[in-house]
Amino acid sequence: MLSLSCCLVLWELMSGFIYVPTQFVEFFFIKYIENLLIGLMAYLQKLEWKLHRLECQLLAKLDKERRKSVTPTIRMMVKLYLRRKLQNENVIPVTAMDNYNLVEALVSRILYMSDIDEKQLLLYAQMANLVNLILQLPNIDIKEIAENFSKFACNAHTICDSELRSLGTGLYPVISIINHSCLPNAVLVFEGRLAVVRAVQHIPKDSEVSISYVETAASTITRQKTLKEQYLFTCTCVRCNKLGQYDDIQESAILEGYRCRDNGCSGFLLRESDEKGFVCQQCGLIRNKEEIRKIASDIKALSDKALKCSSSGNLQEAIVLYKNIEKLQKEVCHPFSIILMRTWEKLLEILMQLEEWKEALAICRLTIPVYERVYPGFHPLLGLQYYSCGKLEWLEKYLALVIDFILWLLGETDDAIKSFTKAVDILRITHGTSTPFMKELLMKLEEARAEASFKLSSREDS
Ligand SMILES: C[S@@+](CC[C@H](N)C(=O)[O-])C[C@H]1O[C@@H](n2cnc3c(N)ncnc32)[C@H](O)[C@@H]1O
Repeated sequence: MLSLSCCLVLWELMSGFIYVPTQFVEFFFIKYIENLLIGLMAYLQKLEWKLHRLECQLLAKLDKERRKSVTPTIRMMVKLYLRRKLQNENVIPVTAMDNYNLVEALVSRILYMSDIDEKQLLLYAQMANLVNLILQLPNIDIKEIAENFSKFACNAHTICDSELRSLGTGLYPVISIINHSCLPNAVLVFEGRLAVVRAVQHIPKDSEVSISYVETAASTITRQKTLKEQYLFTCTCVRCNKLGQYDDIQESAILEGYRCRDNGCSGFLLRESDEKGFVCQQCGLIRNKEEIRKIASDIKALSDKALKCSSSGNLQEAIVLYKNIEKLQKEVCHPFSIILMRTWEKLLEILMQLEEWKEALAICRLTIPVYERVYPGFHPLLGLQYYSCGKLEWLEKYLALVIDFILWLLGETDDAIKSFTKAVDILRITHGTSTPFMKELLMKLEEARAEASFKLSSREDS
């Protein structure tokens, strides 16, 4: 039986890597195991190097124009076939985790031919031809390569750092056996290239382990649309089973719909049957459809401009535009809307880049109640947002220290301690406690606590 309290690692995998739970190893064996691991890592690095060298030699043979078409997905496929070749030649060992048979067993999109469009099939065929041209292996099956591309589409995972920023894509065939749920009982995180699945709630014996393939902060219709397009299935999880029921309609309207005209009312709106407007389900006020359409189109125009500004590095202008978007969205979106939440995220990102810490903290604090609502329980994104808030509060303390000594005495430290503690409570479950990222967070919490007790004792002394 799996229990939450021990922060379970269900699988730790990386092709060719071995996970050793050192806590179970007697002390006098640790050094021996360490040496063994260092030797094994060096050996695996040597094998990886052979693979990498072969890949580079083949890519170097391509003409300049063709090399431009070599996307990360194509390189992933080239690596897969080179790995199989080296394994067939006994240069790289075949293991239970690193084995082409696992790829053969993966679900393929081509199996659902009727659901996949012609253009997509043509693209897979073109990509397969390029892989064939790079590899120049005898007896290669181009149809098989095309099918493997379709397998990548529904089985590859985005590799992220500890703060869930995307680093690249990887194929982890054993992790790929895990099905999706919009209310998952586990999370997938990465420690470097190591994929780790951790339980986020008690998982009874014999029940299925699930992760989420998509952003869970979305209405049922949006989640189902993404899953259908990318993974070609209709989700029937407990959350999706509520589709069309009153609480699902309410939830979707709050997340992606409009707010009541009366600022004091927290009701959500539904479209009237005669299409004249939207009716507040709490107070009955009607909101004109044209008024909403006008604001939505203004937001769209501003968003296009803001995106251009931020991608061209004009951050000051982008801030002004995002603040205007926020103002308009507050007029039409529900306070718990994820659309407004995305604007705050964007503002936070840019303010951090501009080192506008005070404003960044104010925005980060605004996001917390929405995050708590849309990422309930042990969700890594909620933990990370508490962590960001804590870091900004911690920084705020130093700024206050410079500006005003009295403020330091009053202390921002307590807020930072609260935020760090909340972050630890969640992230120790989703990220474990042994990574450098978590060690840094735990150290920050310790430092903040030590400072708070020092301040308390100095106050008592004076
Ligand atoms: C990464 S694979 C998951 C493992 C797969 N079920 C298998 O047997 O190998 C992803 C594919 O599994 C299927 N799948 C995953 N979660 C599902 C779910 N909740 N309901 C139905 N099919 C699901 C879909 O076909 C999806 O494209």
